Amino acid sequence: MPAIDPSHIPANLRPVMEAMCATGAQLSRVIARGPLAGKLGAGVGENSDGDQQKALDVMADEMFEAALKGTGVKYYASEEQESVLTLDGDGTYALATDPLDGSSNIDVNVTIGTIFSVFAATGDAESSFLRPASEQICAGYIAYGPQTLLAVTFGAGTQLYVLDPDSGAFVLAEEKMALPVAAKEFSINSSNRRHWTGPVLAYVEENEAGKDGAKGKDMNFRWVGSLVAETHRILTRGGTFLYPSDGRPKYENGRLRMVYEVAPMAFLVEQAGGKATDGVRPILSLTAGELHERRPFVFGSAEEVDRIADLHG
Ligand SMILES: O=P(O)(O)OC[C@H]1O[C@](O)(COP(=O)(O)O)[C@@H](O)[C@@H]1O
Ligand SMILES: [Mg+2]
Ligand SMILES: [Mg+2]
Repeated sequence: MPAIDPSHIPANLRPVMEAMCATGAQLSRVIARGPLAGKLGAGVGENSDGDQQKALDVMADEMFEAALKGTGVKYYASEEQESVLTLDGDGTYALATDPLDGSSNIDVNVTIGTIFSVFAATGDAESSFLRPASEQICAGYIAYGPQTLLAVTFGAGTQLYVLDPDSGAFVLAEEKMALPVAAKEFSINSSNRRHWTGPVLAYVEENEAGKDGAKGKDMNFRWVGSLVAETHRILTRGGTFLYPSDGRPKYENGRLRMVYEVAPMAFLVEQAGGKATDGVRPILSLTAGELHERRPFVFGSAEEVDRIADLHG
């Protein structure tokens, strides 16, 4: 039994998607067992970026790396590894992943996820990933929440699959997700307010003023702390997300990584009719200069993302 309904997946990417989904399903069973599966949220070290690694970060990375061998993935880049690994010497793809997104939520039973991005393997290992984000041929996330689901794009819309716990397979639920143009919600880590730049503060103040201000409508606020959960909510019912640069040391480019988080989410959002920028420039027009670099990230409903760009003007 295949781990995903292959009918809407390009034939050459089916082995990769099959490996991602079989591993995602396996991981969802580990996550569902929580403390019965061990100390999944325990600190076990640091990654090359200086982020604390949790046991589940490392486990997820090892599982995806092992599963992708033999699927045509030549280069494997992971948030949890310092440099690119070569999996299949004769493979044709370069796959980047944040194997476990939202690590701070592992121990609190809140949605966490896996993010991935695929380029054609060209040139050497690193340069396969240091390319314009518009050259991605596939991007997706798996969300481990009340449902385990997969949102994926191959450049012709964003598809949604749900893991059927009875069959163990991801089943197509929506052929084309449509991100609403207008928003009623926004998301930003407000504890960083005192470090924000003027345009970010102006946007948040406009939302807080709601009906009584220039915006003329009330906006609700949400912050989960898992990019995957935030993206899924916004893809489903609209909204905006901001992780901007701020004045804290090491946050001059925000927190999120271009290759593992920002580029794939931007591709998924744009394919669903939303917009994704660094505040001003479309993410898909940008190229990562380094594997682990961070980028300010703004995405969501087109009207709001345009408004944020205007405030920067
Ligand atoms: O600590 P903050 O500011 O709430 O940041 C939350 C952000 O950090 C992340 O958890 C980073 O991802 P990782 O868990 O993969 O390091 C995002 O999922 C989330 O949007
Ligand atoms: Mg992450
Ligand atoms: Mg992670």
